[in-house]
Amino acid sequence: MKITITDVHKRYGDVVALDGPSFEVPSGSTFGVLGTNGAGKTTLFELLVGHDRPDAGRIEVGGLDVETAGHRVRERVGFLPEHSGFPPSMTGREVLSVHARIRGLSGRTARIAECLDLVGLSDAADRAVSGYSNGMARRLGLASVLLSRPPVLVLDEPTAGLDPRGVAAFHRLIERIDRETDATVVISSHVLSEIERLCDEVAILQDGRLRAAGAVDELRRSVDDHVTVVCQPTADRAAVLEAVQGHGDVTDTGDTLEIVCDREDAFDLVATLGEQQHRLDGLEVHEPGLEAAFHEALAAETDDTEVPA
Ligand SMILES: Nc1ncnc2c1ncn2[C@@H]1O[C@H](COP(=O)(O)OP(=O)(O)OP(=O)(O)O)[C@@H](O)[C@H]1O
Repeated sequence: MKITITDVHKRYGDVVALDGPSFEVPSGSTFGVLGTNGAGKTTLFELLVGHDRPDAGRIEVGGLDVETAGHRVRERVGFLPEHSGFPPSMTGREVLSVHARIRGLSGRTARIAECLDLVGLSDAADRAVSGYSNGMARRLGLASVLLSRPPVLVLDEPTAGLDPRGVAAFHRLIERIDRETDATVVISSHVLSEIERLCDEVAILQDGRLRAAGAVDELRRSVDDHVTVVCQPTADRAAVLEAVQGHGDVTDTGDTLEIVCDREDAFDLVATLGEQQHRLDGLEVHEPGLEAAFHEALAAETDDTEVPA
């Protein structure tokens, strides 16, 4: 289900939280919203799920205007806020039961069991929530969002505060949802590697304005179209070194040879290594990260606002 955000404005008193971002979230995609602290991510999500109204502009979910068709939009969107709490004495299963009743779901018992299984909480389902770790509580939150099979999931910093294992478990869960459902998933995060791993497309916000949007691959390439070929010669190191010279900037780390080159040159380089039948322990290709694109998008803002001398 496609989401369209058009020239959305929102102020809180003197604070401009959103200053006209426009972009589209393609149906069925996993979409990342990135930005520095205070960039407007949560504000955008609050408007998207109909918890608040924009001062101007329009947000549509599957062709429905959030302002005029709020109730129908809320049925389509599952929202996991940045902070969600549950009554501590209730068990995970009881929490989901309450949520399922509020939503008037049929076949509740089976659906609750399914969602508990999906988020890996079946074994802990009948324990009080007060004994849940942060990661378990976040997964319970996600289970409650998934109960009604919403076609759109909006997850505000879903992995904030989780330890590395909790983060990894949450990532696997999002990937599974991506594989097994048609849901459109919108995630905000400060962790660029997380967005890179999970998302097809991103929007980068700063001070309420859209700084860049598009496919992760395209944004990366727009900043840096080099790749790094890393190879590990087993024997005949000097010959391998000679073969890679001229194909880019070569760094000999002692263990590996790292060659930074244009994408096109990388084909020649790999072909050369193959033709000369060098024995290699490893050959990897590293692409530039999203981080460079993120910083470039933010730097554009700094340049705009610089006062000429
Ligand atoms: N209810 C509110 N009242 C007053 N100001 C607010 C309110 N909500 C947000 N703001 C302000 O609007 C701006 C955008 O805040 P928002 O929480 O949307 O940013 P964010 O990108 O989610 O930030 P973070 O990454 O720190 O969570 C900030 O300057 C914030 O202080």
